[in-house]
Amino acid sequence: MPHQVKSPKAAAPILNVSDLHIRRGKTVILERVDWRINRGENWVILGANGSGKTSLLRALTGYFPPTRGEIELLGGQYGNCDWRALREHIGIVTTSFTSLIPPAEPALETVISGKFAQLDLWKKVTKVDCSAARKLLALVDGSYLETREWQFLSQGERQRVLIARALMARPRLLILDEPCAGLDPVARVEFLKLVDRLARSPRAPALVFVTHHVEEITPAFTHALLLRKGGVVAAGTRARTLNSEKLSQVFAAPVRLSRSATHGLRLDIQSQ
Ligand SMILES: Nc1ncnc2c1ncn2[C@@H]1O[C@H](COP(=O)(O)OP(=O)(O)OP(=O)(O)O)[C@@H](O)[C@H]1O
Repeated sequence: MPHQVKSPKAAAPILNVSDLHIRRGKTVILERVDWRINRGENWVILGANGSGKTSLLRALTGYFPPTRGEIELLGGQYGNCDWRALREHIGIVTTSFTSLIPPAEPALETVISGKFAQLDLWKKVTKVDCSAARKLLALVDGSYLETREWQFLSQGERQRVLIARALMARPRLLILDEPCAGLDPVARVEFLKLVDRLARSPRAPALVFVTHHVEEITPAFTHALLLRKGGVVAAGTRARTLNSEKLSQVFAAPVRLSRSATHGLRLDIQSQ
């Protein structure tokens, strides 16, 4: 059953990464990464190109074994339990899935397939599954897409369908990997409103939003992990991490962070 936690420990954090190092040959990819996601927290991972964001996600999902350190998900430790079963509790939305969806598949089927992604039980689709998928499409403002084929969906519609698809497996942790890439400015604002709403929903999984852009960090994101060259610049509440000084370290350039009630966060590069 993909949507039951297999080895839950009531008080365990959702994720606990400690002293994570990943090296390949002489290349240091991640170094001394400590990161803990507790229930009720939503995180942003922010870093420049090549800072290690994708490598960290691959390590969490078991595709990039650590050189040193520990990764614990829902109380189960990587290396000491069946990680394939445990990682079913992680949902990922990434544009790299885009090529895996059959072009003529209607959106409702794409959402339903999220439940069976790991198990290949496609024939056992029930009315309950269809009804759950319809609710999830509605949640992402996509009811009108139910019968529309994947090949015809816009980038924004695809991202919303992929979120509904990931939620179908009832993950405990949902990772959105640069979900605004390819969205026009208006579609981006609408999409971010949806993500913010999802993040505030009491039944939602913990969200991890990976981005290069502070403008995409909505108020529902309570914490941030800032990466630079495979190391952690800061990890903690947004109040402690999102400031001009730390972001200048992240981007290795003098930047100024400003906040406005109407437009949220904004980053300006200072002339040197
Ligand atoms: N298997 C590997 N062997 C050697 N180097 C690697 C390997 N995987 C990643 N790297 C290097 O690790 C660094 C971090 O890469 P990663 O893709 O994690 O960065 P990122 O923050 O996701 O970048 P972007 O924002 O551009 O997607 C890069 O310099 C990359 O070339």
